Amino acid sequence: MSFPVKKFFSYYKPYLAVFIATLACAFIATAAALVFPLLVRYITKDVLAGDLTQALSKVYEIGGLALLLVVIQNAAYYFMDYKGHEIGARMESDLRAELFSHLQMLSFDFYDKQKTGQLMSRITNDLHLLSELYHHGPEDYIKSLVRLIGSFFILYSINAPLTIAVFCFFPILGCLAFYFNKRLNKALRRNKERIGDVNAQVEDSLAGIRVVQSFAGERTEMEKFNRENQRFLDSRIHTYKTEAVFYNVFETLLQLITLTVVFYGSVNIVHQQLDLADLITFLLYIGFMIEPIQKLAHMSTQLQEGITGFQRFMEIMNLKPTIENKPEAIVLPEVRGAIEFRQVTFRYGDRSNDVLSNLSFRVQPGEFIAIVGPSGAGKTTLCSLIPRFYDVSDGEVLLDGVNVRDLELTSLRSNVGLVQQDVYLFDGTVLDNIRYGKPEASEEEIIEAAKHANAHEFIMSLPFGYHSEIGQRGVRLSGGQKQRLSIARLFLKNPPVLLLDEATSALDNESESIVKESLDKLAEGRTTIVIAHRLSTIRSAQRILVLTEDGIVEQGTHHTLLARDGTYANLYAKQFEYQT
Ligand SMILES: Nc1ncnc2c1ncn2[C@@H]1O[C@H](COP(=O)(O)OP(=O)(O)OP(=O)(O)O)[C@@H](O)[C@H]1O
Repeated sequence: MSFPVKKFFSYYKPYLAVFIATLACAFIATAAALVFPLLVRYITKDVLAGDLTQALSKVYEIGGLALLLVVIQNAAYYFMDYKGHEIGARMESDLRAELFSHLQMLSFDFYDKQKTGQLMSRITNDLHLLSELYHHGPEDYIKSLVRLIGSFFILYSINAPLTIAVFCFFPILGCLAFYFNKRLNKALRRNKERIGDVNAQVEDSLAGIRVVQSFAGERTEMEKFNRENQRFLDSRIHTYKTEAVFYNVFETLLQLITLTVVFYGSVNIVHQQLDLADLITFLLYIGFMIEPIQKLAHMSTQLQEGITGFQRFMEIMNLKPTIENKPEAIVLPEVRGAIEFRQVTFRYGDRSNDVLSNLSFRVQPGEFIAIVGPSGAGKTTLCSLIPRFYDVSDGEVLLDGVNVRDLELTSLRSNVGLVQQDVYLFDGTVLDNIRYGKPEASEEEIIEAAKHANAHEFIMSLPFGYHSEIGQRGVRLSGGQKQRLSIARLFLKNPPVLLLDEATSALDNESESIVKESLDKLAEGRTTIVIAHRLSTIRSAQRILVLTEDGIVEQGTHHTLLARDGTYANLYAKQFEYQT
């Protein structure tokens, strides 16, 4: 991937004025610092070596000047430290918001492949490293350049041959930095992928901790974790080895520079081409240059880490949501709830076989239909095509006669309500969770919805009623209670189309009957498609579609299908046998 330079720099735009001010401060502070060795040289060579009666006033003058430089230097450093970090933090926050907002837009097929831990790693580690580069990078380069160029000219004016001898080392240092940069870049990228894998593993194991413990699977989880942890460790050790070689080769060369100055300078003093004050000045400036050169190594790491972070950030940002609004998407003013599948064929992205093939059926507004069929026949998939969680591979899905692909996504999805077996509740209060169905709902509306969903009573028995915290994913509630909250959410949302995907399958008989009662209430007057394994729960459906891998093989009411003695009658008989 070529590096998107323009995009990279565009993040400075909102803070350009302050950013330029911090760079100016970096320049001023470094330039002020450059003057100090010159002052030392002036004092030792000109002031103290000359007429000492005049010396004192000059020492005071230089002392005053030095003090002024100290004040200027530190005021500039203060501004740089404070504002530079502030800009970095703000840019990081902007990038994080942009990434999070983009992640919200990406379609289901992206999340089918992506690990949450990897994404967390991008949102936290990568962006932090990137912000370090954003605010420290340019500032460090300016400081280093001013030091190196300034020192070169000052030293050149003192002793040209010695200066050239010292600077001859620099191209070697440059080549070395270039070579190791490449290797470090690769190593750091691998580190990031590995820590992402560790995070993904931790996330997976902890999210499923109840399953882990119920299967006594702690050892298996430990083994999986150790494997990822070891891979991360190996990768880091490899990086440290590369870094250690790099820094130490660098260090050796730096020491060689100092030695060159000491020996070559001493020879020059013997030949009276240099005096002691000049040699001291040289050594002071060498000390001054060593920092930027040493930093060059760190800066290249910082540059590589930041660039890798940015590339990983852009990898996600460049992903286009596969499900998007068309330029002139239609907003349906009032949805009646007619659904039609017209010769729909669907296959998941990376699968070779069609899950649904050439499927056609219609559902009238307000009709209550059920879809039954063997596991894996594609019932859930079929439902997910209505709110356009996935796009059909061929054919059309229509809502009120309009292809769902032509509808504005928010308007489509706000008209379709989905209740699944696996209810997802957010960390927060009961009130917050129900309000998710209609953010602007008043407390009265929420209570009304909870009453419709048969949830009011149990909510009132919680320690803080509607203000009780339900824990992450609603762990402090029973399955039936969670389901009733999700139904209350839909009473508020009030969609004309309802999809109930195994909504009561995980519940015991008693909770099932309470939840079913509230679902029946919810379904009143809405187009409802129910997927159910327990066929006893859908006997009252106006129409039952039997979906197998050959498509819809039968349809009719419970009684007509039983009378046909076909697939449905078979499925029913099997369940009846199983239950008795
Ligand atoms: N996100 C996905 N990516 C790839 N394949 C998938 C995905 N979801 C489901 N499938 C595959 O599509 C097929 C149909 O799955 P689907 O969940 O729609 O069946 P179902 O009839 O609802 O099954 P069940 O009754 O067991 O819930 C299965 O073979 C499944 O492996």
